[in-house]
Amino acid sequence: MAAENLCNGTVNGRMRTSEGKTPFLIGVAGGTASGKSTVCKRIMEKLGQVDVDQTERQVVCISQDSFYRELTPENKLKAAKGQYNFDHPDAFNEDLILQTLQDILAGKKCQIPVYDYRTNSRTDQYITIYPADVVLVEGILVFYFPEVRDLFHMKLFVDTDSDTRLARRVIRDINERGRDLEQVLKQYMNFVKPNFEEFCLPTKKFADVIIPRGADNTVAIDLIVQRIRDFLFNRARGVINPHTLSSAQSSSASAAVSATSAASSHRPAHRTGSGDKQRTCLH
Ligand SMILES: Nc1ncnc2c1ncn2[C@@H]1O[C@H](COP(=O)(O)OP(=O)(O)O)[C@@H](O)[C@H]1O
Ligand SMILES: Nc1ccn([C@@H]2O[C@H](COP(=O)(O)O)[C@@H](O)[C@H]2O)c(=O)n1
Repeated sequence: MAAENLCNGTVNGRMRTSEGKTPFLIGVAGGTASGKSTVCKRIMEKLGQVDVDQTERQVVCISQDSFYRELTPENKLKAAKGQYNFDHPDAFNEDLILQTLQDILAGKKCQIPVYDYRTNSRTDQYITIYPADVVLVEGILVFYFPEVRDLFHMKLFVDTDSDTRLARRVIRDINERGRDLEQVLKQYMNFVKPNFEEFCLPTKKFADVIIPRGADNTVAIDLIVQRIRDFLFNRARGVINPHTLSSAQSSSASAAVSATSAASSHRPAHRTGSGDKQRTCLH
């Protein structure tokens, strides 16, 4: 099938070239442990991108967690006890997120810091993000900063029940992030839950597509994957660029990708806060 060949890096035998082209930028927000990374992983899997060499990927994913600010020695001690607020917008380096996404949109190769949750700090390593056709950016507050939010061509919000999220977070943080139960629960009650309600949940209104139940929602994921395939298919034929793909122009995947001339500004048409434009809620 042509679209699958595209995701393997060729179209009708021709090699793709993403350098210098504006990628289709997709933001994936949602509360902690809602399944943002898992949804992105499923999308990458369905597009056959997981086993593709980093340098050759057409679809890549980055995490907002790479952009946590470095902590002072005093705050490092607090973080080690679950007493630092990693869920407030100030915990992130907004300027670095913005600059990185602007570079990605300019089709440039970028270096993304590698974050270590066990030490609550960056490692000395960087991941190289090569120019790609589609870039997924996931994180709790990717729609919080207006300048960052306005860069996305499509905005997804993973909407998972909070009890489920807490249960998953406890297990994940103990198994993968070197935390103990008391620390996870204290941090959740003191910072994670109130900041989710104050800063993350209100950004749901900016989403174009809300995905209830996260990665369990295979119907939603299949629709998003189909839209990405359509984008790749059309771009390879020179039919479309991301600026003509603003989801504000259409509420259905196939209709949106067939729009070829409506928008020509650099930024996608964006919501202004009312959240009342066309939004697809996929149950
Ligand atoms: N649909 C699901 N069913 C069961 N476990 C899931 C599901 N989605 C995610 N998880 C698990 O929950 C935890 C958090 O998921 P993750 O995708 O990392 O969330 P986020 O990126 O939103 O923090 C992980 O351990 C993951 O394996
Ligand atoms: N050193 C850190 C950094 C972040 N966190 C928590 O991670 C959550 C965001 O990541 P998700 O994968 O869950 O979206 C956020 O809620 C922070 O509390 C942390 O515990 N330690």
